[in-house]
Amino acid sequence: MGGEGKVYTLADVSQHNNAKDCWLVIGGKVYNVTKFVEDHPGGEEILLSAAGKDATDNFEAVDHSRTATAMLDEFYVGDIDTSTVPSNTKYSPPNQPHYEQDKTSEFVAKLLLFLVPLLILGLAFGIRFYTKSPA
Ligand code: HEM
Repeated sequence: MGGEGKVYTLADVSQHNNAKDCWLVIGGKVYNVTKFVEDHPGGEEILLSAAGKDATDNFEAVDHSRTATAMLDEFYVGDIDTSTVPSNTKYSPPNQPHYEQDKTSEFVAKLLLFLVPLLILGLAFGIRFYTKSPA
């Protein structure tokens, strides 16, 4: 925890969104890549398309080399306030109501599985009781 790492909001980062002033977020860290834009092996355009944004997914999707990842260090300016980043990577559980519907029908099926043999047993006893008495 040095004094160097400032914490920026995504709104701060989004101000630096052009070729002359280009910041982006990768893995929770803020990078000032202004000097690198022209030199990016993958092209200036694509890097600029991620300017001022959280580029974590974009960066990872390309499967950048170790060399590329190591280069990040020299552009580091601070950390992102994660509460300002939309959680598009967060997992949202699948359709809750649907899930519960499935559960109820499952429960009914289990209840029937339990009740049907009981009913048969009851019937068997009933028949036995009735067929015995006249004898
Ligand atoms: C500061 C951040 C970045 C650095 C230091 C960086 C560095 C590099 C380097 C060194 C390469 C050459 C290939 C390699 O070594 O993996 C490369 C290729 C590439 N980069 Fe980046 N990159 C950065 C961000 C991005 C972002 C945000 C995107 C997408 C929006 C991107 C898209 C690409 C593409 C498409 C290639 C070409 C891959 C290919 O030719 O197969 N890069 N980058």
